[in-house]
Amino acid sequence: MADASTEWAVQTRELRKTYLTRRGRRVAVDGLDLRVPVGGVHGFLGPNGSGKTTTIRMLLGLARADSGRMRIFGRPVPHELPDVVSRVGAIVESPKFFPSFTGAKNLSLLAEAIDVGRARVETVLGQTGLTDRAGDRYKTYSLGMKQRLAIAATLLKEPDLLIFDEPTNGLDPAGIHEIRATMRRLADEGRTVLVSSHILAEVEQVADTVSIIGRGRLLASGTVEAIVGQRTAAVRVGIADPGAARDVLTASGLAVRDDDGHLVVDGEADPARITYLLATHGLYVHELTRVRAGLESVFLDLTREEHLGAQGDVGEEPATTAGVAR
Ligand SMILES: Nc1ncnc2c1ncn2[C@@H]1O[C@H](COP(=O)(O)OP(=O)(O)OP(=O)(O)O)[C@@H](O)[C@H]1O
Repeated sequence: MADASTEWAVQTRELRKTYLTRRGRRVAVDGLDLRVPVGGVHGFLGPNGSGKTTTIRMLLGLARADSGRMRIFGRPVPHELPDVVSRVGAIVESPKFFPSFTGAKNLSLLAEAIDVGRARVETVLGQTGLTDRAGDRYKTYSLGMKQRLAIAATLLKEPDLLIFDEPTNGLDPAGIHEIRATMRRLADEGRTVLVSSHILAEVEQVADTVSIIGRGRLLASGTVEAIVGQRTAAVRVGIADPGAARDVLTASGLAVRDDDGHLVVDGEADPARITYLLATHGLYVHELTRVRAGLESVFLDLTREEHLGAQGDVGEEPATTAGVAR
């Protein structure tokens, strides 16, 4: 049970990790403050290389932080990891199963190895929707079923916190849907699911809360609505001469972009001001709509720098500064 003072399943403070590379030190996690509430699905989102896997590996004691603090259910880790590890189930890399054994047999072997009663095998197969295929050999499973078997394995010891690193990687839409449904079910049972992804759409629908990171730093955190709500809406303008309209609006200091023959004015654009500005230049709009930013556009916006930087490896420091960890 979580004690009353533990409102966070996972908490990191000023977490930092650098890797030593041939080109210097690469900053993978750069002062990350992460807070994952107890209960529900928490999406841990960021572009490729933003530090998600490194963070998860540090939480699980698989990599050592340079500095900073981490807690799982209020207990400092890695120091007290042995005390909380039984409450945590994680898939960080593809688990190894025996290809010629059935799903049920693979799970039974694991249950035995971690001293869990055989009865749990039936339960976890049911929880992941694999009961019907439990008697089939692992090698005949689809990718989605293999991933669900991996989730089933993590459930054997009834963890309160599940950590899944990019669980939908390589899955087709049906497989992604199955994993999402499985995560939802686990959260509805009162567990906490921390799921990382670089593809927002894959977790947006299932996540109760999200943290968006870029270059190892927290960029935004909270409910999807709160994050989207903080960003101002845009105004979409339909007009016969978009080129002339763009010049007028840009000259007035507004941020304008093209969107499929329309113009979109980003930021705190007042529709009345747009109409007025254009009309005074003899330009008349035939359509004016307020558009709310979606999480997708907020995500892209927040992480834009990182996408640009990805080509230039901006996370590198000269080889003389921070300490190195393995
Ligand atoms: N063992 C390592 N040695 C050197 N650099 C590493 C190592 N592991 C990760 N990195 C670098 O650290 C940064 C963060 O990588 P990490 O794998 O944590 O990101 P990620 O957000 O999980 O990305 P992805 O979505 O691609 O899995 C990247 O620049 C990566 O190249």
